[in-house]
Amino acid sequence: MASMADMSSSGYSYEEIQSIATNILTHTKHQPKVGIICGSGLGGLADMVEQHDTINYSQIPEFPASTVPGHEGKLVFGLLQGKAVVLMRGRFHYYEGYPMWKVAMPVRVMKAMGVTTLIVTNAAGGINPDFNTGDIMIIKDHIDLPGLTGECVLIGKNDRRFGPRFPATVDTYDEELRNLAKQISVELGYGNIMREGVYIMIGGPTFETVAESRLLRTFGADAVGMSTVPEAVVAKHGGLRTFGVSLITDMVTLDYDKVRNTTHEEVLEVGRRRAGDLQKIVSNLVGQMTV
Ligand SMILES: O=P(O)(O)O[C@@H]1C[C@H](O)[C@@H](CO)O1
Ligand code: HPA
Repeated sequence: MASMADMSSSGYSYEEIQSIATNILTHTKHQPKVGIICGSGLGGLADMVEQHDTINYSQIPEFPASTVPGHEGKLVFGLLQGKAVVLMRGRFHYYEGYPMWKVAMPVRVMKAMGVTTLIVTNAAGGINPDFNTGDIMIIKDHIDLPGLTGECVLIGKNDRRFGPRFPATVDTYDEELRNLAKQISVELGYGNIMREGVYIMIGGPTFETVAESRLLRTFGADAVGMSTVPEAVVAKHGGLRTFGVSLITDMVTLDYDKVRNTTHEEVLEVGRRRAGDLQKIVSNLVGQMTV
């Protein structure tokens, strides 16, 4: 794999991605059409997968390692509501020290395995003052803050086989899937906690200062997190249909008189309490979507 050392490039070559995908598929009988990336504390969705085959990231040559609590580092293949899926129980983050392309590289591997729809989940801080901890936000759009400041995941040489040099990103999050998810949420009785909004990615690992949270609000963001955008951009680049959803695990501080510290433990704890609701929505979405 000649280009592995070339960290300034767009990452693994097309041939390398195909080879990683082929290797992974030797570990499973399933041919996934839907790929799901689980956010912090949200990996429990994998427990709903039937006839599963589980592969540790450490078993896959050239796959990064998960280093964050709440991200187990496993690929789970199987059937979710009768549909063939692959779940990443653990994602990679830029703040772990991985270059952006490596953070999103599993999306290219998923596409090479035959995935046509990507579902991304995450834990996020609520910025919109109308939100509450425990709400679930369908991602309507995103702000790629690292991308806007020069760290776009697609920086580097472009191989046309992955996608165009200048991809449009206006409709990154599929409208039909968003509408279906809203309908399902209401049917399941979650209409009162269901939101839709704009997710903004920061590099992390620091949680925001009050001044930063205020700035993000003026940008038009409803929720803030440290992931998802590179994966969604690579999916859009590669022509995948994408659905994104955030669990609001804490509310950012917009008021100097009400300063409180967010912690990763708190993020995981809210995940533990609300992950079941998110899992029901996502599994029903997978069950009802056309693939
Ligand atoms: O993987 P996600 O985006 O769900 O993880 C969030 C952002 C940070 O990694 C971590 C902060 O608690 O949770
Ligand atoms: N900020 C950034 N990322 C997060 C947050 C937050 O408040 N909560 C969960 N992930």
